Amino acid sequence: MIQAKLGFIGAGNMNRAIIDGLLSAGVNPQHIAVSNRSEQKLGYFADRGLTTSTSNTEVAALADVLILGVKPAQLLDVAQELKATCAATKPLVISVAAGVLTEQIAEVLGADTPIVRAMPNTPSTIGEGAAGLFANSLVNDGQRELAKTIIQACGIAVWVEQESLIDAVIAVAGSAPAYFFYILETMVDEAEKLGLNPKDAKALAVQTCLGAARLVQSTETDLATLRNNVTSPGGTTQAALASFKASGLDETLRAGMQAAVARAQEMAAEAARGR
Ligand SMILES: NC(=O)C1=CN([C@@H]2O[C@H](COP(=O)(O)OP(=O)(O)OC[C@H]3O[C@@H](n4cnc5c(N)ncnc54)[C@H](O)[C@@H]3O)[C@@H](O)[C@H]2O)C=CC1
Ligand SMILES: O=C(O)[C@@H]1CCC=N1
Repeated sequence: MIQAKLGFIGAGNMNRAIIDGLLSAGVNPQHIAVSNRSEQKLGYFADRGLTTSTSNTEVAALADVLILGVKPAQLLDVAQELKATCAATKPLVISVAAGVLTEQIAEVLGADTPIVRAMPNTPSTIGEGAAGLFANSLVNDGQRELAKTIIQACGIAVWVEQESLIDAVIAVAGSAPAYFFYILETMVDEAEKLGLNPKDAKALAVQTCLGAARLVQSTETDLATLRNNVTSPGGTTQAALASFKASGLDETLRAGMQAAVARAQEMAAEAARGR
């Protein structure tokens, strides 16, 4: 189990999902401290026995591992605020921010700072997260292991060896829960229009999503074969899939993922300009 002291900067959706995941995995709440600019979001964590503070430096001073979970536009300013504390305590820094490069963070915190970029997603909150990790060259083997252990406590994690691939992880995992929620919203809405009551419509759509994902995980059978197993020639599924294809669903999904990558690249430029 993780013995390092973890300091979370920012008590928003993503850091909360990671902390929930860690607590469910049995990490000692006394090993976790969290700061937020406003007091309001800290009560949830104080109630669970975590150390909380509105002072980022107070939390950073306690941390062997510092998890930066503020919005990208705030990240480099927060790093500046933490610079002196980090120079003294030399934590492993993990940033979960989309679009802010390790080099940009190191420019603020110092070129000798070990930095991991993690790109997790909110299902981390129930231990079902999917994350990508990238380490700069200052991160040693023990720190790589520790970073992976922290993120894996909330789901699966894979290393990428080029930082640009974190943007691909954003497209397929970080942002992707929202795609599935969006698809489910539409499916539930249409099922209601077709006459099912809202409760049954949601239960059927969500269980189908879960069942399909679990089926994929439980077998070596490839995705196309699993799809074909549902698709009787001349049947209903074929009609639905033909309609999806005719309206360009493949291209729509690809374009959405490319838009996420393009936005991540813009955000790095914005973070640089914002300083
Ligand atoms: N929400 C998601 O699904 C994912 C988010 N991320 C990344 O996580 C980071 C946080 O995103 P969310 O949690 O969605 O945002 P959020 O807005 O829910 O959380 C950010 C938190 O930081 C606090 N904050 C702002 N300025 C601060 C400061 N100077 N000092 C201390 N706290 C401050 C805010 O009060 C807020 O509670 C972003 O960089 C985002 O790119 C990464 C993967 C997935
Ligand atoms: O939308 C965003 O920018 C963040 C990064 C991945 C998920 N949420």
